[in-house]
Amino acid sequence: MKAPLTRQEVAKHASEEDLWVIVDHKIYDLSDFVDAHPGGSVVLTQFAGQDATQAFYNLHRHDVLQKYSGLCIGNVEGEKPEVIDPQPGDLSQVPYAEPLWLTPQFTSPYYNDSHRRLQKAMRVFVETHVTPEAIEKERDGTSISQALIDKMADANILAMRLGPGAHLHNRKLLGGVVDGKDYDYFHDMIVSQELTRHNQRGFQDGNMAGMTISLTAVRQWANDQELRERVTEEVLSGRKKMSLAITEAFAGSDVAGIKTTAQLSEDGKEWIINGTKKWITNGIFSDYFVVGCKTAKGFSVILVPKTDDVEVKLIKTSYSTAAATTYIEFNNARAPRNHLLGEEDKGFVVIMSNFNHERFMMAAMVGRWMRTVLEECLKWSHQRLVFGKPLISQPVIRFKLAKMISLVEANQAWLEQTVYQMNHMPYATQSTHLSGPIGLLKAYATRSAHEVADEATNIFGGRGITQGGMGSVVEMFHRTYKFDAILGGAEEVLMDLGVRQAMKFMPKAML
Ligand code: HEM
Repeated sequence: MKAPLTRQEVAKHASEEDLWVIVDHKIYDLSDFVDAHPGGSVVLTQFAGQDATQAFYNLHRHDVLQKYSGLCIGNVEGEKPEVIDPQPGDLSQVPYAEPLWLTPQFTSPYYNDSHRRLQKAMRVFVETHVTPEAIEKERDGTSISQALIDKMADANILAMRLGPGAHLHNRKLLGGVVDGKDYDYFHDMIVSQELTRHNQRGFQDGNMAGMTISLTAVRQWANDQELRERVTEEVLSGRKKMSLAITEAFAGSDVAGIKTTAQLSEDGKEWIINGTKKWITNGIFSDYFVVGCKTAKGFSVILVPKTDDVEVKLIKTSYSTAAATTYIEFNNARAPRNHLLGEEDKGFVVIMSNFNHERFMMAAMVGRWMRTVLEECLKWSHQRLVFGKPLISQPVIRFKLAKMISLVEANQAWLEQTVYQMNHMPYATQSTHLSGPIGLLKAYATRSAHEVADEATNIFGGRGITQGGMGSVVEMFHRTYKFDAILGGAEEVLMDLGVRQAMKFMPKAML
């Protein structure tokens, strides 16, 4: 770094070979960067030796400056940078970019110090360890690294993602910021929301999403305690991976229509599984599959280990193959008899009870994604100049932002109200009283996402449909929000479920 230089000094470096610019009171030597600049050399030469702050922020995200901080050679004499340089763990100061409970001017009855400690620790962890890999994997489409899985296992992030329970007792959560016994559904919500902040939708699912919806079934429904504890230990330590294999080419939300069969072998010692499964998140690298099968008189759920009789193929969907979405063929695959989860022919309840937590996590994640998109729109509409004025000076843009803010805050408020109920209702009662509201909440979140994606893309214009650069978060959201509208139960199915659940509690003599 050079000692502070005057603007007159900077102005002397005004050629393509010797090119300095000022951005936010800092001086950048772009002489060696000109040819590598994605926007080309011409635009840079036009600003050589000058203050390019306004032009820069009209076209770039601030994090470009963080990424290229090595080009910065010093500050302008007597001036101080004005733009905030976010550091890992920082809360955003953009209005509505954080939920109210993380905004200093507001209070909330729901959160205590351990929630705040966990939020802070999760944010630092995600920004330091998860985001860099998420960006890389989303781009190259390969699966999550064992190194990151190990880090998450060590910090007990894998364990926390199953939600509260005995599996957390005696574990040090993120270096001890929360006692495992105190971990509740607000902690759970925080983990989900912070983990989604890398904004890489395919990787988000590639990051052990399969485990979060399948190990829960083993924990709750395994009849053999030794099996339950062994599989829990293998998976939460990161040594083994697993996924939930219910949907098929033949049946999606209509679980009852699946065609994969499970029959007991002649000696009665093993299940023999035949059939296919489609859209199985993380299937490609799974060691275990929680499989929905047709059995003699109904539907059963079985934990099937990966063997040579289980063939897996990657499916290309509209997000990155980093999600490891898989087509699976079970060709006389075998699982020991004690791998049955729940009761034979009564597997429907196993699947249904497992859905609540999955849908709750999805509503939390979509809510957080929408908030990030809103933050991007607020930043962009302040920095982008159109017709000589910032975009935000257009009433039509403020109208769009108002709609987005309302949707984001309504979702978070409903989510928190639901989480409070989850904390105060026994798990068994939750299926009766909360599966309907949670289904409606998830459907509302994704309908809101539809609106937010639409408005945000229009605000960003061409950048909203361009991968990478300024509009990358909005482009990714617009391209991928539908995953949440379909996975874990399609919107129509969940809306219907919500109303049918309410119908059960309609008093008879109400008219
Ligand atoms: C520190 C100085 C600069 C750095 C490190 C830098 C870096 C970048 C990067 C990484 C991109 C790719 C898109 C993105 O990630 O946003 C880009 C695009 C671009 N840059 Fe720069 N840039 C700098 C200064 C400037 C200046 C002063 C101008 C002058 C107008 C400029 C004009 C452009 C243009 C026109 C694009 C293409 C944007 C688009 O298609 O949306 N850049 N720049």
